[in-house]
Amino acid sequence: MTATVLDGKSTASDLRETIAEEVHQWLEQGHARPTLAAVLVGDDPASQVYVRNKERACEKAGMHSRLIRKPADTTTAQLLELLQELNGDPAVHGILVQLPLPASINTQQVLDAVSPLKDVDAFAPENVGLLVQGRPRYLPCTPHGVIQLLVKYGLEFAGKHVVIVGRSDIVGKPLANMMVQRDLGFGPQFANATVTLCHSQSENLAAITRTADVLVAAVGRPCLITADMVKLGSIVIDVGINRVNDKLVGDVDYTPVSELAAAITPVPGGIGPLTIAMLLRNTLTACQLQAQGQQAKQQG
Ligand SMILES: NC(=O)C1=CN([C@@H]2O[C@H](COP(=O)(O)OP(=O)(O)OC[C@H]3O[C@@H](n4cnc5c(N)ncnc54)[C@H](OP(=O)(O)O)[C@@H]3O)[C@@H](O)[C@H]2O)C=CC1
Ligand SMILES: Nc1nc(=O)c2c([nH]1)NC[C@@H]1CN(c3ccc(C(=O)N[C@@H](CCC(=O)O)C(=O)O)cc3)C=[N+]21
Ligand SMILES: [Mg+2]
Repeated sequence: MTATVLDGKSTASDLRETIAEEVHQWLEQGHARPTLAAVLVGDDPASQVYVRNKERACEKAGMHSRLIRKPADTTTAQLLELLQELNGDPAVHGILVQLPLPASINTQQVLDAVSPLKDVDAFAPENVGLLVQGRPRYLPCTPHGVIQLLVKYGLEFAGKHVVIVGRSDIVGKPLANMMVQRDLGFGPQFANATVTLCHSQSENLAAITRTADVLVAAVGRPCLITADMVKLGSIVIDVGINRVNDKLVGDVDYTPVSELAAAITPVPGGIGPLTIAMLLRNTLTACQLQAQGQQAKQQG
């Protein structure tokens, strides 16, 4: 079997076009231009690339993006002050604090300072809680991208065994929460999964992954998922982004696994571009939520 390659790049491009049209209509109605503020601390080269991609995508979709660069020796207190400013700035709708932050920074305290209304990563406890309860305000970008790609290719996963490797707050945990819901608005066939969430302490990882109908790798280790860990005919989603000899690779040993799987995402050109498209979606949503809030205040 040779897997269908799930084209994240073209799927993201289609989604971005739809979002750009919605932005256009939104502006025609006389509303503010949706604006994302991205805070980048330090000069990690990989982070720079992501942030630049996000900036370019925003402009192409008719949105503004403000990149706020801070030196690596910025203090937690200085970041808290910056976030207070961004929270209070009515021209800023979405705020993204690029992770990881330097080790000297209290990451939790900084993330907690982002207004939940502007929290386009959906990290805030209020937004996580709403998602877990099946009534999300923002869908987390990368998990949302994974589901959008499965929807695009008609790869239904209701009742299937989805195995996710990696339990981060940005990918694994929210994806598990989304896939197990009854319906998040994509239809019940793109929900209702039986989910297993694995991590570094999971025993018999290979035995578990071999039972996956849909296997998602979100670890950050090249070639962690080898062919012996994959069931014939399964769907393999590679979220990992690793730099090896100046090339981007995922967490999946791509060539041998693609001979077993029914469908597989490449790296690059898989989930990464979808993450950016869903960030644009959330920035538009943020702008709309804040316009509603303004209107309610004026009427109330
Ligand atoms: N494509 C995209 O848009 C995005 C890609 N990424 C990429 O995804 C990858 C994961 O990032 P992120 O989600 O932030 O994850 P983290 O780096 O925060 O966590 C990694 C997870 O993998 C688990 N893990 C580590 N080693 C093993 C192992 N040997 N077996 C099983 N599980 C293991 C860890 O377990 P434990 O919890 O026990 O430590 C942890 O849960 C990275 O490559 C990152 O660059 C991230 C975000 C977006
Ligand atoms: N607060 C926060 N939110 C994030 O969403 C976040 C973060 N911090 N920190 C880092 C990770 C990683 N991430 C990626 C986004 C896009 C690509 C992407 O566009 N990748 C392209 C190519 C990139 C390239 O060519 O360099 C691809 O895979 O094809 C990758 C990775 C978001 N992250
Ligand atoms: Mg820290």
